[in-house]
Amino acid sequence: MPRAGTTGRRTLAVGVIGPGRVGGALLEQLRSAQPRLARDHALELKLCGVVASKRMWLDCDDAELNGRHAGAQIWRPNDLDAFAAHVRGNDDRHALLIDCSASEAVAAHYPHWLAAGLHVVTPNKLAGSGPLERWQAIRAACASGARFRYEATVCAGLPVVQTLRDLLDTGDELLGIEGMFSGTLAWLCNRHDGSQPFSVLLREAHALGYTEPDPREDLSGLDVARKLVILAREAGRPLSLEQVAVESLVPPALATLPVDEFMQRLHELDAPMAAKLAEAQTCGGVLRHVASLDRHGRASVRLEVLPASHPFAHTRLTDNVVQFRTRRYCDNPLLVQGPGAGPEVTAAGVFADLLRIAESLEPRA
Ligand SMILES: NC(=O)C1=CN([C@@H]2O[C@H](COP(=O)(O)OP(=O)(O)OC[C@H]3O[C@@H](n4cnc5c(N)ncnc54)[C@H](O)[C@@H]3O)[C@@H](O)[C@H]2O)C=CC1
Ligand SMILES: N[C@@H](CC=O)C(=O)O
Repeated sequence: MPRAGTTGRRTLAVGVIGPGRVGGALLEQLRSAQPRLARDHALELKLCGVVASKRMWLDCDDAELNGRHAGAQIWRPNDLDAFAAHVRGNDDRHALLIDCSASEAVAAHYPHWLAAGLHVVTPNKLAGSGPLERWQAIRAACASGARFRYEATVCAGLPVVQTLRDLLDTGDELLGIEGMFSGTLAWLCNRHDGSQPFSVLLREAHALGYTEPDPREDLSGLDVARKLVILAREAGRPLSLEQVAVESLVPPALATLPVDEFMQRLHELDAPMAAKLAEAQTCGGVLRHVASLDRHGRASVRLEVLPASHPFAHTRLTDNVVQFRTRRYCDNPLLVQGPGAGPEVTAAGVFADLLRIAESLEPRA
């Protein structure tokens, strides 16, 4: 970010959609950074509203109440169009929406928000990995000058999308990507040693905010498949979710239950996961959730038994690993590694996207 004094003062109106685990952590990070950004970087972040699945709060509602604590606020029913219009404002101000939901209904709004000049930042993977026509409509809508950034959709706060972008923009050629893209599965594989049932660990991963709102999206491989699609499209390959070969860890009997019921029947995962662990231990290996995308666009996601000497065997906690093999990095791939899930690191990835957009804005009150 430029220091104050090197550029004029910029104001960015911000609306946060989805004040859940990631959105809640982001709101805290934004609030605590506001004074520093204003003082050191001449950037006024103006939080104009928050919308959850059923209700929303707008800063115009009651100045006196809004001046007090977060608890003393007026809420009205969720209305995404009204919310976006409020954040956009009537004047020519810079405005940005942050979608921290996992909602398809929210992602469906991106094309017209962007076309209307609203910047959009999100960790929600549904736009990047959803229907290709919508993805293309989103890219086309950025002709308005609005920016769309989604770094945290792949490996949370790790710089994965930007690294790929930089490789390609500097003329490198992507030959393949391999790695571990699920923080939840990484953490579960690291912790599942037979001393506790798998279901107990999965509950803990959920409580820590590592899993998707519905943990079956992690266990089924769908969440990682979405990340592969996002990276493939970033590299200009028109991959769709149906083209990713995915091995699911969700037993068919649990696949279509409502989430609450699934959470009550987690113990049914214990026996199959114990069997997989035993298989790995028998051959002195470890279980790791591995994904790959080759140069022809073939993509796969599966749980593998890897030898204890394999580099992926030495990761810790929620560590993700992304290996980019490119024309320049062909003998020894370029590696991005580190924590790949959790509200705080994800929120920081989203916040960094906001700052990248803010630093490109021309001064406007
Ligand atoms: N937890 C993590 O480590 C990571 C999460 N993400 C993504 O971040 C997003 C949020 O994840 P969590 O915070 O864990 O989920 P969460 O379930 O805790 O929060 C989701 C929020 O979205 C809100 N919401 C749902 N539908 C909405 C709608 N139609 N309009 C407005 N708000 C709506 C809910 O009320 C809730 O506040 C997901 O898309 C997830 O894939 C991405 C990277 C890492
Ligand atoms: N549930 C996801 C969160 C980040 O995308 C994961 O575990 O990787």
